[in-house]
Amino acid sequence: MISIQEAMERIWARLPEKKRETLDISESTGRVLAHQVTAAEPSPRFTNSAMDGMAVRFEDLQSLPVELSIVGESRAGVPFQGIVQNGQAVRISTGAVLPQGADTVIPIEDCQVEQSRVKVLTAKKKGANVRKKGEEFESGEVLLASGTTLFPEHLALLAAQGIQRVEVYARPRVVLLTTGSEVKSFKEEIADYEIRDSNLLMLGEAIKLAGGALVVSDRLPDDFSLTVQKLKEAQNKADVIVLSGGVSVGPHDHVKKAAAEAGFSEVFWKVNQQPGKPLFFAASDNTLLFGLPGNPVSAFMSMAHYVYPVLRRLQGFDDDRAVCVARARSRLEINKKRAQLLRVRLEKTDEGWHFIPLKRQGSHMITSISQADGYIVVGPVETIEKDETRNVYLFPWRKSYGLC
Ligand SMILES: Nc1nc2c(c(=O)[nH]1)N[C@H]1C(S)=C(S)[C@@H](COP(=O)(O)OP(=O)(O)OC[C@H]3O[C@@H](n4cnc5c(N)ncnc54)[C@H](O)[C@@H]3O)O[C@H]1N2
Ligand code: MOO
Repeated sequence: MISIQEAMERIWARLPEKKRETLDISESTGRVLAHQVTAAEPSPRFTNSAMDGMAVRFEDLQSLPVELSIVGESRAGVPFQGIVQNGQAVRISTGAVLPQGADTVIPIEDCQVEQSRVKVLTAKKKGANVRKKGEEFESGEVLLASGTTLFPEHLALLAAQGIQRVEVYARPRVVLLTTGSEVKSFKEEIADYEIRDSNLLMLGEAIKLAGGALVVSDRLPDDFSLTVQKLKEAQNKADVIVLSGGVSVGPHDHVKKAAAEAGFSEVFWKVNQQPGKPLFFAASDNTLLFGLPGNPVSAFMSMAHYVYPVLRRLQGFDDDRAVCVARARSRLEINKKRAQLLRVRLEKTDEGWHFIPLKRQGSHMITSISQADGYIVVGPVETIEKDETRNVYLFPWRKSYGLC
């Protein structure tokens, strides 16, 4: 059986080239830019005023106060057409074009205006309150590096430059299928021997939170030929197929054989971990396939540790898992056959963050994830002393909820 590390490496080795798509910038928030953006224009685009006041020639202000005659106005959007001569001033608004001939702006607070004359009371220096064309950057300068995650502050820059479309990495299309003839919708009445499908909702939402485009989300009975047919169909629709259930050794566990029949080659089956031992990973020319174990906790942990990072990487997020360094609140002795993805709660004390393993860790016990904040990877045989630090992997979507 391969290790968690080996499984991860085999997955990375099978990742295809990232796909790209061109989007209107208003659709691109949170996406990763697939190319460098250079300035199409200088910024500012024209020399303009930083204040509401009077545009003047500094040489007229040698001895203050001085009186100048107001010969017009430069408004934002309506420039002054003439040339400012000695002894003249032009009313100007913030952002309006600095008129030809003027070189300095006097804020209105430093002026006394009487009809068409202005008395300038104080002045700092030549060029004061003027924003020069190109002072921020010239055209051709690099504004955004390839790989930048686009947030509102970046979109402002693109909009200001008149750049309307950008190329970003595409969201992977994901087909999700849960298997099992005993598995029924949670909306249905069920018999005593049936179970409600919690994986479909849980995995589907995790895929969406990862940024995946969930193109199919469906339930399949334990039926070999139907599974083959669905996998063949899925290959044309999906970059990634996620299945749950049917990867163990029971007579009705069809997923591995069906994947082979549908043209997938196995990359690995079984990882030395608990939960999630029978995790299955295969690939065809265009599609990756994860066969997650059906136990809800095993499916969840396989999603958190393997599928989620893959979906992120395909979108250009290289490793954005949230990790919190925390201390063991008490001594922990692990003595197992498999490495443990041990679910823990986090607690903040005066000495920082502590992790506390949940008492019940069974693969069928959903409270072991619903009551946890994340997990540590330990064992198979390992002792963690009280107050020793460990990396706690937060459940990937938890980072925005104030943990660590
Ligand atoms: N003889 C052996 N039996 C098992 C082994 C083994 O090595 N030898 N491994 C065990 C381990 S570990 C796991 S994990 C499970 C994984 O089995 P499958 O992936 O084949 O999953 P199923 O048998 O289909 O289901 C397991 C369990 O999970 C429930 N389940 C399934 N789908 C859903 C769903 N969509 N929502 C909620 N719960 C679901 C299902 O009813 C079962 O209780 O195999 C062990 N067996
Ligand atoms: O490995 Mo299974 O996922 O323990 O229950």
